[in-house]
Amino acid sequence: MDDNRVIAPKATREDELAEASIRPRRLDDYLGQQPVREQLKIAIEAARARSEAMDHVLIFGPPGLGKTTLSHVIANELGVNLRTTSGPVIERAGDLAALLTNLQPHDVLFVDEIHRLSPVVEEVLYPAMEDFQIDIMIGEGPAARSIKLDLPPFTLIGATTRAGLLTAPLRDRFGIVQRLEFYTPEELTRIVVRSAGILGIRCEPEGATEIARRSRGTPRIANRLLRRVRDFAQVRADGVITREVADQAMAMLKVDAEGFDPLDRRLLGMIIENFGGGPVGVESLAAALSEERGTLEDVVEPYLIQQGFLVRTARGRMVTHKAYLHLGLKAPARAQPPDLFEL
Ligand SMILES: Nc1ncnc2c1ncn2[C@@H]1O[C@H](COP(=O)(O)OP(=O)(O)OP(=O)(O)O)[C@@H](O)[C@H]1O
Ligand SMILES: [Mg+2]
Repeated sequence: MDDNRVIAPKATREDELAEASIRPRRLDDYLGQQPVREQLKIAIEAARARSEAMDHVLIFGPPGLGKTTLSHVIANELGVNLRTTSGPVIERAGDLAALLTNLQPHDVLFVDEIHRLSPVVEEVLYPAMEDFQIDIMIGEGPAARSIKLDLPPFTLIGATTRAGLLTAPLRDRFGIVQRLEFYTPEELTRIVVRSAGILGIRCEPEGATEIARRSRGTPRIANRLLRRVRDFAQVRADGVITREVADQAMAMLKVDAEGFDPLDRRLLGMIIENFGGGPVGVESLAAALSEERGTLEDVVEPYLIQQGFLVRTARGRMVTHKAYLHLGLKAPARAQPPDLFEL
């Protein structure tokens, strides 16, 4: 995928540097996601009051919605250390054992992309999560023996973009499962205002709203657009982000009124022009767009579906009436999908 896509939800190196100062550290600064925050607040307070490790937490949701941020916030609120790793990084059972035996009591171990753990490593994780114990093999051949090690009680926080990719036994071992939803424009406006405040950017409320509306429900994109619009305001205007300045900057960045970029429009246009509006299988679509299937499924589709421009039917993807209208095309009578059930 084009890594310069201004609304790509995946983090770029520039995002990571820029986000360091604006990433919320307390639950009160973690805006939106009200139900998730309320449940976690209770779990955190209860664990603290009992002086226990908090239950294991699984967080899932599309890229850029705040999974990593939330794990930092949880560790902070619990007043414990956070150790970070990710599924593909833990290659051998021994790597995981080393991580686990080095934890302090009640620490948080954050495993990003937890759906990418190897099966062997996953097996070791089960008793670790359930009984705070691991079995490890010492030696090789006939002399090999297994020993049991006690672990300090800890909290595992797993993050994944799609819960469907997790094995059932792993999923069952999380006491708390939280799904992050796309943010509303109002929530994103608050996030933009907060970030602008921290970064010393002059941004009028209408400017913040305009950025928020076009951020695909995603805080990472909102923060990135804020930085791009700031550049534009500095060079082309007097440095203040007004609604007009935001609007002009978005036009330059080719982000339209719905927050769609050329790839979104190409996807919708492709289904309409080459596949008669659908249904079309995701593999054919990926091939036609020269994109990876995973990118379409994880990054592009979720927002188009949530906004009602695209639907998943048993026979493939279909565009809706809204997609035709958005692209300035006349919708055929059968543009509404006959069967709306999800795959
Ligand atoms: N609830 C929130 N309130 C304010 N800012 C947020 C919130 N959630 C996320 N952000 C901002 O968005 C940025 C991206 O969030 P984060 O890195 O946690 O996403 P992620 O879900 O882990 O993404 P990925 O799937 O790519 O790992 C953060 O650096 C933070 O500044
Ligand atoms: Mg992350």
